[in-house]
Amino acid sequence: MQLLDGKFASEKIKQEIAVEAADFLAKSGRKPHLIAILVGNDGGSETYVASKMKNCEKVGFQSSLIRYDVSVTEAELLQKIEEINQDAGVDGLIVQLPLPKHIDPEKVTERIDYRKDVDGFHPVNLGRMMRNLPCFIPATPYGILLMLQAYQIDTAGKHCVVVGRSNIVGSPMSILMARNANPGNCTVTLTHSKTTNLKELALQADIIVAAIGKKNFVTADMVKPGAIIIDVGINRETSDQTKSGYKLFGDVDFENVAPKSSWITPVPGGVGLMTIVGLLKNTLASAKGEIYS
Ligand SMILES: Nc1nc(=O)c2c([nH]1)NC[C@@H]1CN(c3ccc(C(=O)N[C@@H](CCC(=O)O)C(=O)O)cc3)C=[N+]21
Repeated sequence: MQLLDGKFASEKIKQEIAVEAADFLAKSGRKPHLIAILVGNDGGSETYVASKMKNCEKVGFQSSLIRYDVSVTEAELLQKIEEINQDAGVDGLIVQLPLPKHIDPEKVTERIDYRKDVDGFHPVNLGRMMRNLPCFIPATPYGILLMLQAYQIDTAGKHCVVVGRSNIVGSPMSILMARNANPGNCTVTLTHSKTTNLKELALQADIIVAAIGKKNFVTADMVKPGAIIIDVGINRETSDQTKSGYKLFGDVDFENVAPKSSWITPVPGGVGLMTIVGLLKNTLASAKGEIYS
């Protein structure tokens, strides 16, 4: 078993991003600029957004956090998005999910200018991704691709079983792994809550991407010896034993699965850290006009 170390891979890529950001500043006189909108005060969202902002500073980006109370109306939020869309000094705009129930996430996602949609959630970016055209790839799947690249894992011809079909991870991941690209060129099986023979399918996987949001969902009896395990889960449990007051668990029973695997991502310290790198890479590409000019 070898660790796919998100700390190591993310730090290495962030150094490269910092060099490019400095170069961009020297040439253009400004820093790449990311704006995050956070509604309410969900514990997880607070942590992730704070980390995104902190990492922007680290690589030499400008970052702004716009906070709204949970009572903000959908109209107010959409108005703010319109305003940011018009601002030529902003390269990326993300609205942290989940949103309160009275706000339609589909409306919010579609209102963000696809040229600033560094989360890669807008239908234009998803459509372009399906056609293998330049686009913003959703940050978590992008981070996973960067992780596979960092460890030079050859995915061509492998059977990849994705567990979970969410808009932000499972669905785009299945498309990316099947694309004629590197990483990619996998035979992909997308499984979800209605899949009847999940264990049987998982046992045939050379690569498992677990993104179902259930602690210890992938157990050792579901894993073929030598499989590559990508754990996207971030299940929080309150705990008095930790400084932060919570402990993170993936979707994989790491202790028992790790010895059977060839490569495995830990939680924390795996995919989550790469997600932030995916976001930074998209923001830099946006600033440089590499995707849309
Ligand atoms: N519009 C939007 N874009 C997102 O990209 C987005 C989102 N909404 N909503 C929630 C998910 C989740 N997500 C993570 C980001 C960083 C870590 C991360 O840094 N994790 C650390 C630990 C963090 C901790 O201690 O809680 C790790 O795994 O080592 C995890 C998860 C981004 N998401």
